[in-house]
Amino acid sequence: MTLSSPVTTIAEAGASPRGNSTKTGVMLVNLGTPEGTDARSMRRYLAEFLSDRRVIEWPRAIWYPILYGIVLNTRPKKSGALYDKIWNTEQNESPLRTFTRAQGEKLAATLADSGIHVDWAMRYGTPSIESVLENMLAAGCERIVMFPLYPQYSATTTATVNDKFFESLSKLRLMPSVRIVPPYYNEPVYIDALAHSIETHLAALDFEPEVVIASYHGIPQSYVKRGDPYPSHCEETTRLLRERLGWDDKKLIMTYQSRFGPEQWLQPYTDKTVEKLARDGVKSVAAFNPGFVVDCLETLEEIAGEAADIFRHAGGKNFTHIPCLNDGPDGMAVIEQLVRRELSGWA
Ligand SMILES: C=CC1=C(C)c2cc3[nH]c(cc4nc(cc5[nH]c(cc1n2)c(C)c5CCC(=O)O)C(CCC(=O)O)=C4C)c(C)c3C=C
Ligand SMILES: [Fe+2]
Ligand SMILES: [Fe+2]
Repeated sequence: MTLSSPVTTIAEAGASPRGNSTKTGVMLVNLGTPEGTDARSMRRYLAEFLSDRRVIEWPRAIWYPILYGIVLNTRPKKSGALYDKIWNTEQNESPLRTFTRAQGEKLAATLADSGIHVDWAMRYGTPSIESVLENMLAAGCERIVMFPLYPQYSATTTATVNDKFFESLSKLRLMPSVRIVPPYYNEPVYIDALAHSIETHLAALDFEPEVVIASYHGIPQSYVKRGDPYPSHCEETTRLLRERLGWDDKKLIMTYQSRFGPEQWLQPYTDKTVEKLARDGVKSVAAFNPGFVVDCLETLEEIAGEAADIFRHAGGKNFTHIPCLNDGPDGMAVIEQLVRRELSGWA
């Protein structure tokens, strides 16, 4: 069975007719990651990612010559060297894939008694959303909960996952019923999980950070002007965290990282901020990444590695990175609660 055929039906994929035995699937979806750190794998990954109109909104006539003429000839080698620093050599894959798989396996074990089929997919690269949907249909799923694993909504992330999911569904004659887990930037279970992970991490340190930085992935300011609500979601997550931790806006600050290209991105930038903090005499800081559901290049290399180096070179002393929620108990509690809510009445 292949989804490319418009006549594909769930019955062809082996599903039972609708009835009491209706089977439900849960698909966790994360961004995607390269298959290897070699220039070829990096190029393939970046080409798919950076061809997405939701990610780069420039007219194709302007963007494609830059992408194929410059970016894909220079960035693969540079990014591959960065991925090399954080690669999971034991399983020969990136941390993003390792953690996302672990989340999928743990959720599958938790929901096994309800007979729910759980799997995970990537927006770019593999396993593709289409291939995982295909497996779910073949397993007889007539109802699917799809979970874009981004706490804060952005058209550059959440919307493009939804686009791909519905593009795959559009090839089916008989579609399953679907539900999408909404953004969860203000959900108490998520705020509690972040607060608990911060408190636990800080309690184990032999120094007390004077400033704690919530660093979110940035997006271009022009996308926000055109209506992307992403920064307001980030601001609300930070506000709720301050409230929950009893910290003011001097103790818990927020920044944006990972800018790409010549445009102005959301500010303040993380790298400039840690440098300024150190120059202003701050000796100890902690940083965490509330917008990343798992640790990845942008948290392990850019923050735990690069930002820590910038801070120390500018005169700072202690820099600690608080890991993402990953597949730890707090992280799994967030995923499980949001999935169970969406399953309500279905399972
Ligand atoms: C215009 C380019 C980009 C936008 C907009 C963007 C938004 C965005 N991205 C994430 C999460 C992740 N991004 C990651 C890597 C990454 N991001 C971009 C570009 C944009 N991201 C690039 C080119 C890369 C690849 C690495 C590099 O070459 O620098 C990752 C890490 C993936 C991994 O394998 O570890 C994540 C996660 C969010 C949340 C977001 C908007 C809110
Ligand atoms: Fe990104
Ligand atoms: Fe980066």
